Amino acid sequence: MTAALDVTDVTVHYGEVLALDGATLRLDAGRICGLIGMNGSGKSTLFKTIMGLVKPDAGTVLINGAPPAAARSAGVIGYVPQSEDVDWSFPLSVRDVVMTGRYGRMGLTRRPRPADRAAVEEALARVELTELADRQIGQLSGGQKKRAFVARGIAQGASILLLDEPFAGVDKRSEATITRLLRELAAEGATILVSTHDLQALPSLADEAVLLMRRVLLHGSPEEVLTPDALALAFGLDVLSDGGSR
Ligand SMILES: Nc1ncnc2c1ncn2[C@@H]1O[C@H](COP(=O)(O)OP(=O)(O)OP(=O)(O)O)[C@@H](O)[C@H]1O
Repeated sequence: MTAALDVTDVTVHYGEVLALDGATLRLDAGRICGLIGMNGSGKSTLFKTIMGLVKPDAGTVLINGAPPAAARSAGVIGYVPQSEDVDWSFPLSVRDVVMTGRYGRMGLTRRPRPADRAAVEEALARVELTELADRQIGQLSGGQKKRAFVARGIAQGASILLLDEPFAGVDKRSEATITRLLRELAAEGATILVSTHDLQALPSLADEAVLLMRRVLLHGSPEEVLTPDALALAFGLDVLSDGGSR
């Protein structure tokens, strides 16, 4: 069967910096995969490479068997970027941001049809942002901003969702809402790759987990990946230990 996401031996340099070094990852449809790794381990680079925003020096990315550019223009991939990668002063309302998920279907005129408007309203309702839909996007809380981008992916009808640290700077209620939404979307068949630093929440969020350190060190169930040995290897310290008092 064709994998929903197939990343094979991907290597990426930024000038002299080696950000990914032979990363390989295969995800089947309907799965939620948590991506963990220390700062600078290449998580954002992996997302950008899957999106086709960064070109690998070597290796391939296939989304439902197609290269990133084709998958993007078909509206297959939804992307929730890291907050730092977004210009929050942009004069767009929350509803406008969600509507950008429909652009691929609108053609050059970008004139929304009733079906586009209906999809946007439904997506806003699913992320519980209907009441804030007219607000400028920068005037939302951290968690609400993330939900707005998840709504964009929903309105787009994306079958692959990439979320770069959706829980960073987010309160527990928004985290629970986003987790519930991701579970619902996966149950409907979406494939979800989500980076997080919240290791404790990983088993309740994800079906599988990937430990990244420029390449995939481990890929298995969250329990298989969250072992003290694996985490010590990836993070360079014994994050689950009692402080080494033995
Ligand atoms: N545009 C860029 N130009 C040069 N180097 C970059 C660029 N983007 C990332 N890097 C470098 O590539 C490496 C991987 O960065 P990346 O942002 O992918 O890591 P990350 O795992 O997402 O980190 P974090 O958890 O801090 O978000 C780092 O060494 C980083 O400094």
